[in-house]
Parts: sequence; C-alpha cells; structure tokens
Amino acid sequence: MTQAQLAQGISPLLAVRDVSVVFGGIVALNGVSFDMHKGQILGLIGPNGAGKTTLFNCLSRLYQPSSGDILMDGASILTRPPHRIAEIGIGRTFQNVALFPNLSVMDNVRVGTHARTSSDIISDSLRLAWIRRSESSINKKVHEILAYLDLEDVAHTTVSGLPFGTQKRVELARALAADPKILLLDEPAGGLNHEEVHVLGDLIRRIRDERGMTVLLVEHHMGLVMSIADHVVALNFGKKLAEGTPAQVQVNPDVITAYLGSKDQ
Ligand SMILES: Nc1ncnc2c1ncn2[C@@H]1O[C@H](COP(=O)(O)OP(=O)(O)OP(=O)(O)O)[C@@H](O)[C@H]1O
Repeated sequence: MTQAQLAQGISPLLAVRDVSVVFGGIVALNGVSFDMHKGQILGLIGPNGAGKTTLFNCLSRLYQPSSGDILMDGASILTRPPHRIAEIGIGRTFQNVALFPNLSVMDNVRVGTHARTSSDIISDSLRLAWIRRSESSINKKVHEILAYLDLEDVAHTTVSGLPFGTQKRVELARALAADPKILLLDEPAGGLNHEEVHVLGDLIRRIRDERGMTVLLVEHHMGLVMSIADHVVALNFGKKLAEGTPAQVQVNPDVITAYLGSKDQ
C-alpha cells in the first residue's frame, strides 16, 4: 500500500494505541502506537529484548497490556478473551510451530476452520441438516486452502513426519482456514534455509495480493522484512524507535545505532 493511499484518510484496520506492558519492575513495552491498514504487510523489528514478542502476545491476546488499547475496526480487542481472537478475525502462527503432530495435514487445517464455526455435541450427533451443510463447506474450504498452499500431496500425511519448512506452511494453512482479517506471523523465517525463506517471502506476498490479507510479521531476518514489508515499525527497549517504509527505516540513525553490536541481524 502506498503512502498516498494511506493518506486518503482510510481508518486503520488495526490501531495500537499507547500500549504499555510492565512485568514486575520490567517495562517491556512503553507507550507504543502505530496503525495497520488493510492489505498492508507490516514488519515489526528490533534487537533482542526490544518488546516484539510482548507486543505480538498483546495482539494475539495472550498478554493484557498494563495500559493503552488495541482497536480492530475501531473496537477494542482487549475485552475479548484469548480463545475468541479467531472470531474477531485474528489468525496467528507460532515461532516453533504448534500443530497437532499426530494428526494429518488435512485434519490440522480442518481445526483452523472450526475456529470460526459453531456446533455442539447434540447437533453434531443428530447430524442436523445445517451441520451437514457446514461440514461440506468446511471440506471445500480445507481443499481450497491445501491446493492454494501446494499441500495436496501431503494432505493425508501425519504432520510429525514432514520437514520443518512444510510444517510451517501447514501452520499458515491452518491460520488461513479461519478466514482471518489479519495474519500475525511470529518469526516465520526461523529455522528455514535461504531458499525456503525466499519461497516464504513470495508466499506471504501472494497471500496479501491474492487474498487481500493484512499481515504483521515479527522477524529477525532483515532480508525478508525489507523485501516484503510495505511498512516497518522498529522497537528498542520497549519504545517505538522509528517507523516508515523499509528504505526509510533502514537508514534511520537510531535504528542503525540500536542494531550496532548485533552484526548477525
Ligand atoms: N513474561 C515475562 N516476564 C518478565 N519479563 C519479560 C517477560 N516477557 C518478556 N520480558 C522482558 O520484556 C522485555 C521485552 O522482551 P520481548 O521478549 O518482548 O522482546 P523481543 O523483542 O521479542 O526479544 P527477542 O528478539 O529476543 O525475542 C525483555 O526485557 C524481556 O526480558
């Protein structure tokens, strides 16, 4: 999304407003604010301990901010319990993959669709008409996502037997199956080789371009962030250090200083 489009006054899909998180005496986040617009890929960067994971956990409702607010389509998400985030349109993946290892790829993706559907044991056991209808639409959805992410060949394979890169794709499929408005990706490049990171970058961009997805990624892999993000927010010591296009953030003197000493970034 271009700055010109953003300047048209479109209200943000997600607004982080003055969010602070304090753990005991440690201020993990200190008054962080930024907006995310529909269709944007936003990269959240910062050196170790900057507060990225803390903010990610606030967005996915695992942590409750000490102060501030997070609004989605203008309404606070902080009043919603963590297990309802899929219903409000937030999907996520995990740094170390959190799938059901003994289930097939297809069943793991099917779990994602249930995050947005409702049924109960009585309706299920009576196999009421609306349950059958919803089962058939779930199957259709699962097959569509598997085909989209090129996972059809392994649809019936148990997840634990798959390479890590494929497992990460399955996680992405599971998150997409819930039809999120925003996809939160926690270090998606972690544990992937150079070629896999390249493929992942193309995939994230495709998901945005073809499915209109809005993506927030927390990532240490600067090459990936700078090549796919439209907008970058840099944190350091719990505060927002800079934000802007990748090109702007890359040359920001405060960002350069924050990363000095960690040459592996
Ligand atoms: N559960 C917790 N209890 C106490 N302190 C915490 C907790 N989680 C994070 N912190 C502290 O909050 C600060 C921010 O940590 P956070 O994990 O959010 O940073 P990060 O940018 O994700 O770092 P990394 O890149 O190393 O994962 C750090 O000082 C960390 O030690």
